[in-house]
Amino acid sequence: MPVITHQSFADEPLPTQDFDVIVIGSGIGGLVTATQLAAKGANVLVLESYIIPGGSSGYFEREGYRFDVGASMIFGFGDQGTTNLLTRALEAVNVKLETIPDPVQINYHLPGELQVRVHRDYEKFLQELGEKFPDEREGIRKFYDECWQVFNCLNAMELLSLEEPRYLMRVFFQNPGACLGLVQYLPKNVGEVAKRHISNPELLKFIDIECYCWSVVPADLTPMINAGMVFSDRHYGGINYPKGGVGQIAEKLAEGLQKAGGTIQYKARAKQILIENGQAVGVELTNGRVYRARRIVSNATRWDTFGKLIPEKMMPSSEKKWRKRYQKSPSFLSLHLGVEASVLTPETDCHHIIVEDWQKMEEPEGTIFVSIPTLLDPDLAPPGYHIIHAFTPSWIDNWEDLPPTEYEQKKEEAAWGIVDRLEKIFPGLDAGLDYMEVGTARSHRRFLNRDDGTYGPIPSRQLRGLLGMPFNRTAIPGLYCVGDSTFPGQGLNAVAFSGFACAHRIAVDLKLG
Ligand SMILES: NC(=O)c1ccc[n+]([C@@H]2O[C@H](COP(=O)([O-])OP(=O)(O)OC[C@H]3O[C@@H](n4cnc5c(N)ncnc54)[C@H](O)[C@@H]3O)[C@@H](O)[C@H]2O)c1
Ligand SMILES: CC(C)=CCC/C(C)=C/C=C/C(C)=C/C=C/C(C)=C/C=C/C=C(C)/C=C/C=C(C)/C=C/C=C(\C)CCC=C(C)C
Repeated sequence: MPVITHQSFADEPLPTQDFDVIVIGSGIGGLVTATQLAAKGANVLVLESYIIPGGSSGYFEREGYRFDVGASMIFGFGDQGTTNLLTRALEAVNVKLETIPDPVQINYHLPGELQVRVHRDYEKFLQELGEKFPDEREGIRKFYDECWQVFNCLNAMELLSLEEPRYLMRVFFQNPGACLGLVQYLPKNVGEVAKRHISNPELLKFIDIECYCWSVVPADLTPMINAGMVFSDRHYGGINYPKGGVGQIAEKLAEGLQKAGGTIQYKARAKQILIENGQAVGVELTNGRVYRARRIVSNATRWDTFGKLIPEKMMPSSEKKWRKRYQKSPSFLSLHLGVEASVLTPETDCHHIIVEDWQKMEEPEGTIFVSIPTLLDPDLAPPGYHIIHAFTPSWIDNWEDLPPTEYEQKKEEAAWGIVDRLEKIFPGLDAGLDYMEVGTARSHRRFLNRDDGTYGPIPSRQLRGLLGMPFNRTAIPGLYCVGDSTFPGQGLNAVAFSGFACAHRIAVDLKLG
């Protein structure tokens, strides 16, 4: 009998092939589902195709640098209220992470020399924005205060599965005002609320980029509930960076999962979800091994779940309808740079957004996102160096079907184009470059297993807020989805919510304590 640890690789057999729950994928959505269920006593197996946990929230190391794969601006790490879902997810399995507060969420560099810093301090932010748009001071306050109304409703209640009627009744009786407040905002988008308070077109463009930089769509398409979370939590719990890098969140959750008796297998790529008599009953890996469970959860995107893990011909009609309402957002072109510390002044902010032309904001490479995590945690780079992660939206079509040399050349050209544009904000960047690794939509597809390398679903037309986003149950009995293809969408705190909700629904279905 081999020695069994709760962390293994796909070629090592497990003592049992039967579990309560199998979770495909160890993104934050998958890990929160798994840890919540393990903490309730379920026998959980997580199957991850990569060698470490985290997915988009993973990391990689090169020449003394530890780079975050994606996520770096982290919400949900506050220490009060109910919306601090990352803090809560870690606590549930008795693990802890040190976090470092970020005093400024974003430093925006916008057309017409407009520069705005979103301070952690709400009043300071309103003051700064008001100075740029003095005639709109009142509208600015009214708009952001309305976002707080949404946040306060969420932050007043326990956040669990909206597919569980007894929970809904309970929260309604405990907090009818907050529930009715949320019901009112569920079908709304940010654009209509912003236009009620604000008329200056440039300021409305600012609200567009405030939305676009996390939802990848402008205000008219961004759900108001999500904006309530993002525009308020940054001042309430604040943006906090995990010491040791974003990858620590997944590492700690995986550790907590094992402590709670769960199992995680790496290099375990699910090939198909097994369906018997119309019900999901197990998972077959690419190495042929089969595991069975009472419930199956997919943390892969909906496009990877329905069409790959479940054959196209078995796709439920509800999924077909969903695909008409939502489309894949672009992927990113990512530059992971190591630079000499002298390139940055000590007072540089950690996160920057650069838009040079409003007309191009939504175009490929139109907006540049910059994250410099070593300003908060210097240990991520060798002494005397910083990490700059710069990324910009980019579609897979631009990178498909290129022979290797052409692909490499195109990557180089695109990367140097971004470095040139960054020079205006960080002069001396080119000369101070020590290391550069470039990832394209193809890299995101390959390493994150995300169809076309997509960042997540975006509405294909103006929808009624969050009403069209599916919850965790699917039309196939026994199969659930979790992660950014489910309510409420992209974002670590959002997928953590999806994980809490998914685990809650399954725990009720399995009658776990
Ligand atoms: N805050 C930020 O700065 C930022 C930046 C980028 C991404 N993000 C967020 O990260 C979130 C992603 O979280 P998530 O939980 O939805 O998913 P994820 O994509 O991070 O994780 C999915 C995991 O499933 C694994 N997987 C997929 N198919 C598999 C298969 N067939 N077999 C085995 N494993 C498989 C992948 O390897 C990956 O680890 C998104 O919401 C995104 O918004 C945030
Ligand atoms: C009973 C009755 C009558 C009723 C009922 C009602 C109710 C209860 C309702 C409820 C609802 C709920 C719960 C909801 C929830 C929600 C949530 C949780 C949400 C969340 C959200 C979050 C989010 C969206 C987040 C996001 C974030 C992101 C995405 C981020 C990103 C970032 C990036 C990309 C980066 C940037 C930048 C730079 C770097 C510069």
